Amino acid sequence: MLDTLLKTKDFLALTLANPQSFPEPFGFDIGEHTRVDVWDTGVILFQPLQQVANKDVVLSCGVHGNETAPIELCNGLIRDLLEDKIRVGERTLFLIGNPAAINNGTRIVDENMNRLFSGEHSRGPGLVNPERIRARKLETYVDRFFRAREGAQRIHYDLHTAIRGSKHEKFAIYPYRPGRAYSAEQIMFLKAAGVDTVLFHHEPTTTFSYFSSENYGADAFTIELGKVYPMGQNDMTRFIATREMLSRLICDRDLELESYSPDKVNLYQVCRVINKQAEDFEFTFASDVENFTSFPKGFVLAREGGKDIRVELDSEAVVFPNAKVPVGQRTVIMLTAAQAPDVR
Ligand SMILES: O=C(O)CCC(=O)N[C@@H](CCC(=O)O)C(=O)O
Ligand SMILES: [Zn+2]
Repeated sequence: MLDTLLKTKDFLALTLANPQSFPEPFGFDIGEHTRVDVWDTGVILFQPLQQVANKDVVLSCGVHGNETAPIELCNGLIRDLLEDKIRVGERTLFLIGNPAAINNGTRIVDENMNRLFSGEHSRGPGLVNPERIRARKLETYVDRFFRAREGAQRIHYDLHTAIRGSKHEKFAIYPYRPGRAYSAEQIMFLKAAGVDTVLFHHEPTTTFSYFSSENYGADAFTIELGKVYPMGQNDMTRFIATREMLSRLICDRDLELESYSPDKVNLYQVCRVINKQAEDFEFTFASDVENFTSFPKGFVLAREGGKDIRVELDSEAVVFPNAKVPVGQRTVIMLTAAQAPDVR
């Protein structure tokens, strides 16, 4: 494995050739400046050997197997690090979430991995499928990474792409964090990375970003970088700003962020999440309606069990509408324009 990685510098290919696990961890140095440790399939840690700056950064991708742009983006950064084109200044952990689903070209194999964090993998039927087992492993890797030192700023960007087109192409979900102010610096970092829209979640979830936010005090986000396309069919020019800012971050280069002002970004508050209660759940609007499309009060959004589900506030926008989820899971997130949240 070590020889293959040193020769090809293609960590994604090595991961996809061994989707369940690697036989054993391995590591090596790049020159005298970087330690590389491969903990498992899809799990690679870069640490500066000399001056370590003050941020511990997790970049995850491929939690959903068909969301390929972030996978290509991360593999490109990993390749540049392995080829010594760029050097980490911060401890940086890359996670390729669901290699089996990536091989399959599908969002999930058995179960949506991004509903299985914060211990959800072991509830109900328990560790009965590879996604549950992998979610538990990913939690242990994040735990090992963040707990290795105290005092650093912890950051986790969980990179995704959305099933439909969006009125705001790139957007981030800020997990619910009661008692902790939202970070102006993070919002402006996202803006510089081309992610100009932020949704503030209103309740705990079992997503990967909420896990890191809640358990490690991380500045964690789910980040949607555009629309889903098959591997190799992404227009990577659309990710230049994102790639540049992630590279600056992990290399400890100057971020040159603008000062925060709410009018420089689009801010939305999650007002409710509509979960599926019955198999016959269906939306009334067309399947090509974009994320962030607004509907007026009273509009019938969906029907289920003979009942109408209506817009409740003056105007609500939809994000991630998906009727084809298991009963009990989220069909859509409803948004209102955010009321100046506590951003510091
Ligand atoms: O486009 C869609 O319908 C889903 C895109 C996606 O995978 N989004 C994440 C958001 C996670 C969060 O709410 O933080 C997901 O559904 O897991
Ligand atoms: Zn996703």
